[in-house]
Amino acid sequence: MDKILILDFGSQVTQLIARRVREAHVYSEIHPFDVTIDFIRDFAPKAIILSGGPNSVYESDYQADPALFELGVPVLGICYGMQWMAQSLGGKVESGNVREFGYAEIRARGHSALFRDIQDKTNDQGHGLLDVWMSHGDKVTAVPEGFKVIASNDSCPIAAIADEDRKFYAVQFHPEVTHTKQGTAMINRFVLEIAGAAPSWVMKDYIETAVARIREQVGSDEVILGLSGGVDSSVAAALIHRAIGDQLTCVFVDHGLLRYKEAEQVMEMFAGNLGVKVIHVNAAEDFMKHLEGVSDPEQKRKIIGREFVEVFQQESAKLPSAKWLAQGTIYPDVIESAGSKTKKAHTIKSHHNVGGLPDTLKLQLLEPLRELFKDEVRELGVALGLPPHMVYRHPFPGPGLGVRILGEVKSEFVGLLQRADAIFIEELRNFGWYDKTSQAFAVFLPVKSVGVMGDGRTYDYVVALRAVVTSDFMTAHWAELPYELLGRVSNRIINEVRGINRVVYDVSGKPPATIEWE
Ligand SMILES: Nc1ncnc2c1ncn2[C@@H]1O[C@H](COP(=O)(O)OP(=O)(O)OP(=O)(O)O)[C@@H](O)[C@H]1O
Ligand SMILES: O=c1[nH]c(=O)c2[nH+]cn([C@@H]3O[C@H](COP(=O)(O)O)[C@@H](O)[C@H]3O)c2[nH]1
Ligand SMILES: NC(=O)CC[C@H](N)C(=O)O
Ligand SMILES: [Mg+2]
Repeated sequence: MDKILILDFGSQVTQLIARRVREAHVYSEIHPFDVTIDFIRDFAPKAIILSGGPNSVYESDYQADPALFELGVPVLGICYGMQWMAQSLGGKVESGNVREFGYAEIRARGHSALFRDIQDKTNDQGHGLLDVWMSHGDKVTAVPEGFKVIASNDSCPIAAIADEDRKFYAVQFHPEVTHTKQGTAMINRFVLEIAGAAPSWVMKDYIETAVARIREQVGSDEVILGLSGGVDSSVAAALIHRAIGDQLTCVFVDHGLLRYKEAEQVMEMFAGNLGVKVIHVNAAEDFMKHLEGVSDPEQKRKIIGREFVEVFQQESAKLPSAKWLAQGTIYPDVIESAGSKTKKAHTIKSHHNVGGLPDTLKLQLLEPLRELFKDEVRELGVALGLPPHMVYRHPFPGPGLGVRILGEVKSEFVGLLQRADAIFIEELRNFGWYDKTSQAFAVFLPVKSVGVMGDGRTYDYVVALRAVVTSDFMTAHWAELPYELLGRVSNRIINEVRGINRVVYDVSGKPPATIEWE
């Protein structure tokens, strides 16, 4: 089987590279940039891909072993990976005076194998133009010997380079994110054609492999699974249930930070659909008590994570042979918490199920979805026979309204937000927009502003509406909701939810913002 080696310099989107390679039906593994050259030789990669990363090559100790360029293996450098390649082979990298984050249009030049016949449009002179996603502050200012420039634009004259004899390619933009429209085509080109890897690795064997792995891991132990009613834990439950049947017990925690009527709905849905044991624990009082007086987002996340585990431990103590805690952790949870194996990335926020886990956890973790992205999890859910309305729900974060009430969480705020959020979601459905957005919700802002209602003065809180479109939740666009829908939601919230007199719409993309506000 042909294998691709991805060396991780700490990019937030390294897993997306693996995913694109997986989509080309080629097996890949991600390893830290500082593995030894012997490791690389033994791995026997068909090609090597160098990821992006947060550092600057000219002042960082994030340096791989340049001996990898002597192995006769094709190499593709992305962003930091390009900068490291250029610097290591005798080129120059400098801090740019413009930082580029977001869309850019580049012109492909010189008929390289990487871009041949791949373009979004052509300019007057017949040159191919590509819409790409950039996220960098440094740039290559001199190309190494043997290399030529294969793409450029005004702000980044050296946007891609190649030494085609040695099959070394490097791009300043990110072909692995969906915003680079031809990114998949470029990665396919590099992996399948330039490196010549055979497309023989198929996802349809995934369930069998996963089931076998779970059986082997768990043996005859019992497993407790944190079930939220969301997509990931439901799919994890179905998968684990298929593997070990009655050895699985699900625990649904009501922490008092759920959406309007959510607890009832989740219990109802599971009674009807999964055929697995579900225990409903009401822990609202404990969660709220521990959150009192706390306003720092990371601290809130850690507390919520700890309380979750507290509940799971209590419940597992009631089962004689429970040794495992299963969770629907998926890849984006891991990378944003920098809980990945390589620990080279920056922490953006601690997802409650990753960074929030305390060291005192007595159960072993079982996370069969840890390497998958949301849409892959959904595909798996469908293959496992879960109903579409469950598989295509919007995600809801484990810490729930706890990270949608900015600052300190108070019960009064929870009530206001639940009602505003329910109105927003109801109208989204009425207007046929629920399925056109990937995630939508209301955020409670603990600031007051002045309004006038019925000729009287009001001095009340603000709610922000957030709706995004994304396929993998790593990058996202704000949804271009119709004004009529926004107007209707705003009217209803201000009229129906006493205590809120202003509604705003969030028009920030990810990056630079994140989807949740905390
Ligand atoms: N209320 C809850 N009770 C029990 N476990 C929970 C709860 N909320 C979250 N979890 C656990 O934390 C994991 C991560 O939560 P997350 O919201 O990312 O996934 P999900 O709820 O399964 O799916 P979705 O992303 O669609 O909401 C869940 O898979 C689940 O194991
Ligand atoms: O289970 C979860 N526990 C968490 O702590 C958490 N934080 C964010 N999210 C969800 O992850 C996706 C990306 O969110 P961000 O852009 O805000 O990081 C979005 O879908 C968020 O709702 C979480 N899910
Ligand atoms: N995304 C990246 O890999 C960025 C590389 C480097 N830190 C820069 O700013 O240019
Ligand atoms: Mg959830």
